[in-house]
Amino acid sequence: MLEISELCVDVAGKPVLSDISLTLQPGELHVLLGPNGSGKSSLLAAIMGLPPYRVTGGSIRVDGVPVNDLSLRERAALGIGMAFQRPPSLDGVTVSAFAGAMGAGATLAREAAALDLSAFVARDMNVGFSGGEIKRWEILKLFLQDPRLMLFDEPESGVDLEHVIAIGQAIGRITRTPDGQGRPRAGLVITHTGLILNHVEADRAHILKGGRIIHSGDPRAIFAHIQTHGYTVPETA
Ligand SMILES: Nc1ncnc2c1ncn2[C@@H]1O[C@H](COP(=O)(O)OP(=O)(O)OP(=O)(O)O)[C@@H](O)[C@H]1O
Repeated sequence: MLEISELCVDVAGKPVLSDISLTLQPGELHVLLGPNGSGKSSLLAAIMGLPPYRVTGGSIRVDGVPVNDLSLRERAALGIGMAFQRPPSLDGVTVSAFAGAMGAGATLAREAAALDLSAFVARDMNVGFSGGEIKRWEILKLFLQDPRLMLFDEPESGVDLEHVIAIGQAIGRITRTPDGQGRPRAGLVITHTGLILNHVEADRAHILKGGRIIHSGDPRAIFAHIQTHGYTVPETA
């Protein structure tokens, strides 16, 4: 579904990603781990096509379609969607009006309940929401878009432990459920705490360091390794 090959990305005139190659098969969920500033968010932004990230080499393909030259809008139309770390507030736009405009009323009712957000649907988007509520709503908003390729930027950061469970289960469920046209989805999740790995079956993890993928493998084994050895390549690799 997603094929990234030898990707290099610049921001503000300096390289932030070098020689990134990564493949997500349909139905798969991968996690990205790495120290602050290693390029995780930049990678998601480059896939989504957000400025000011500039691809200087390599390719990103979704279902074989090269997306390097596509606009943000064209990538969204292709089915790429992202749950942002710090989304804006939208005064005057209620959650239910937003869902209605997207023709996603049924998804809203189901997923709002799963994410404990049913009481929020009449409120303006993100206005006065707590940090954890914003993160949960951001995930719900992504689901309303019915994306095929879902990019999650630290979905559990600032979220209490009970709701991390709800978020993990929701991400797992939606990833394994076909989209509105019956096509399989896939997801890429940035996590620092690794908590989400307790509640979602991830297929593969990648350690990003200094803008490069230094190691890929089993998510639980890699996270256990990081907890004792930091962001290094396991000796057995
Ligand atoms: N818009 C920008 N302008 C200038 N530098 C940027 C910009 N975006 C990212 N960078 C730089 O690129 C590098 C990678 O940043 P990025 O946000 O991708 O890291 P990250 O791995 O997601 O970090 P964190 O774990 O702290 O969220 C950092 O050195 C950052 O300062």
